[in-house]
Amino acid sequence: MSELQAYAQQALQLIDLTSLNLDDTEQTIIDLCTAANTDYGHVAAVCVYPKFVALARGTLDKLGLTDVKVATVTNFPSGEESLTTIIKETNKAVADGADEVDVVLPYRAFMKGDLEHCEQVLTKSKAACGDKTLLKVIIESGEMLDDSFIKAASEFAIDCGVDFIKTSTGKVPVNATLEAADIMLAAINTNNPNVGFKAAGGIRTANEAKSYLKLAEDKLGKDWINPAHFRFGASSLLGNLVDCLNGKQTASETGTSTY
Ligand SMILES: O=C[C@H](O)COP(=O)(O)O
Repeated sequence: MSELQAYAQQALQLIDLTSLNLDDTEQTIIDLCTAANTDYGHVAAVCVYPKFVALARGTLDKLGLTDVKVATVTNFPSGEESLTTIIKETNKAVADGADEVDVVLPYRAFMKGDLEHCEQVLTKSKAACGDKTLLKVIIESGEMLDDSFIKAASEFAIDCGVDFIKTSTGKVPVNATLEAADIMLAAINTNNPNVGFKAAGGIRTANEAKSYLKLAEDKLGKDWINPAHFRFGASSLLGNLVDCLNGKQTASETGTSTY
């Protein structure tokens, strides 16, 4: 196994295999759950809109994929739903069997200084998740006006007691970047290494995944990287990793490592 294949194997088990498209159907979600298992093992989770949580759980269980988690999203993607709507969505997702809820930080409100609203969203979402469902907070790093907001939002979310901080919705022009990941991983390292990190949006190749994994190794150590601490939110990374593991790819198809 090459070094890149070793990273591809590691990345595969860290994927939140995502389908968050407005035209998703029940069949899309069944196909997503089926794709969650590969010859090289299964992904960490599938990530779907709230209305598909129960279907995803039922489908994964029928396929014998009981260890694959179901993640969903709230306040997504704008970050501008009311607190009441966010908590209603969270309660329903938990009741339907969501293992993880990815809530969008009200990032525009955060940058305007409305920290009280942001705190309410995060702490009340965490309370609604209870002690069995993880709360992952999407900072939307690509929309932050400068890097200081990425650091501040990461630290704010960690202080609010969330389980993961996540870069992006995948729905804005700039999604996961190594620069944002570096700032967020540093915030985790300094403030609470029990908090996890999720790189999401635009990650499509084995070499890109390797770059994020090497960054996390450098910041928090190899042993820190496991599904409890590190995820890739991605809709089209899995196929590239499997091709890499099959030895089917040329160097250009595995992408360029930038770290
Ligand atoms: O949270 C995950 C993202 O929405 C996935 O983005 P992607 O479709 O660019 O992989």
